[in-house]
Amino acid sequence: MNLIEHINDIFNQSVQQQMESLPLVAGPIARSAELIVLRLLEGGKILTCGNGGGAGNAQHFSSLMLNRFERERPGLPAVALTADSATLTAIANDYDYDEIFAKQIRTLGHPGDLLLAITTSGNSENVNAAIAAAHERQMRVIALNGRDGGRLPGLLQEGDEEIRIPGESTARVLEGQLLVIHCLCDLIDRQLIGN
Ligand SMILES: O=C(CO)[C@@H](O)[C@H](O)[C@H](O)[C@H](O)COP(=O)(O)O
Ligand SMILES: [Zn+2]
Repeated sequence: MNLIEHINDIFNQSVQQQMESLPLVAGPIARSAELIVLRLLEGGKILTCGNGGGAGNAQHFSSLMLNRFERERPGLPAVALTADSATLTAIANDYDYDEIFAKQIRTLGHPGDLLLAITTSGNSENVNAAIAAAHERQMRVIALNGRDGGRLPGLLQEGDEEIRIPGESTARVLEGQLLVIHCLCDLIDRQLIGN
């Protein structure tokens, strides 16, 4: 196997996938960034969740909010629901793995907060249960989704946003989702602190 050739293929696939996604996601990203800023200015916070690489992306987003992105600004309120292993293991052990985010949302979520739900398949039951729990708490949802969307789009309500990176590879979708997260952070900062 020619490893350099294979690396070349992976880079090409990633760049091509991201460029193909652009016309599909630009509008939803812009609307999502506006929704986030509106909710933050009204005193809301952002809860994030996802599994595996999606959990990493959820924590990446919340850390860029709580700390900062590329420029100086005060921290912004965001909580990654993936980060507290004591809580996650207790909920999974006492109830069900599908409940790990939903139970936290029913406790921490308030009307005016937002859920950033991250999945590449749209079929992760714990993420879909999180969306239902957010709606119970009158929260709006931004779904960072992938592939053919899975079951997730059927759960969204008016006022929610879906940003969907198409494609067959979970890894490539995750890479596109990280780019979306950086776009959101850039647009949030531009609206809050200018160009
Ligand atoms: O990072 C990767 C694959 O690149 C994996 O850890 C991947 O995130 C996991 O298989 C997740 O459980 C997939 O969940 P989802 O994106 O379908 O909701
Ligand atoms: Zn991965």
